[in-house]
Amino acid sequence: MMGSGKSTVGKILAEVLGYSYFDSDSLVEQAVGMPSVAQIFKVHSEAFFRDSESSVLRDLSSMHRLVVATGGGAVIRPVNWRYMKKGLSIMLDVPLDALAKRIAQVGTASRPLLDQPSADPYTA
Ligand SMILES: Nc1ncnc2c1ncn2[C@@H]1O[C@H](COP(=O)(O)OP(=O)(O)OP(=O)(O)O)[C@@H](O)[C@H]1O
Ligand SMILES: O=C(O)C1=C[C@@H](O)[C@@H](O)[C@H](O)C1
Repeated sequence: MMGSGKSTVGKILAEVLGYSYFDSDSLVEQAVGMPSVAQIFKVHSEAFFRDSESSVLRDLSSMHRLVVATGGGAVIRPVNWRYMKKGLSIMLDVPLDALAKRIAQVGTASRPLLDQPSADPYTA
């Protein structure tokens, strides 16, 4: 879920376990050669982003002793579950109103799925 604390909690968990930490959105940005998920969605498409995300998750799934903060939308593709099930998956269950407050604090410009007039109740 977007803004649920995957990066914050993932880094702490990796540190405590002595594991490596990876953020799959950052790895997709590196693989595509673009600075943000928002730009990848805009210049290419969500489907293009999801293809690259699946490829990143497939590569990560063959590694050991790592914590991965996935993109909030990684769960929508069944193939990604195959990769995530190679390890333990943790869902951060944050109440929607708390998520809305966190996202509103930084705005939706960097969030392509929320940065649309009809789907932007958080900053209204
Ligand atoms: N347990 C928590 N309690 C309160 N605030 C938190 C908690 N975890 C994270 N936050 C705050 O929520 C915001 C989003 O956190 P974070 O960037 O870790 O989420 P994310 O799930 O990685 O987000 P993204 O959807 O951008 O990948 C940050 O401002 C962070 O400081
Ligand atoms: O910030 C966003 O709007 C998004 C970023 C990625 O994590 C994606 O996985 C998510 O679906 C959308």
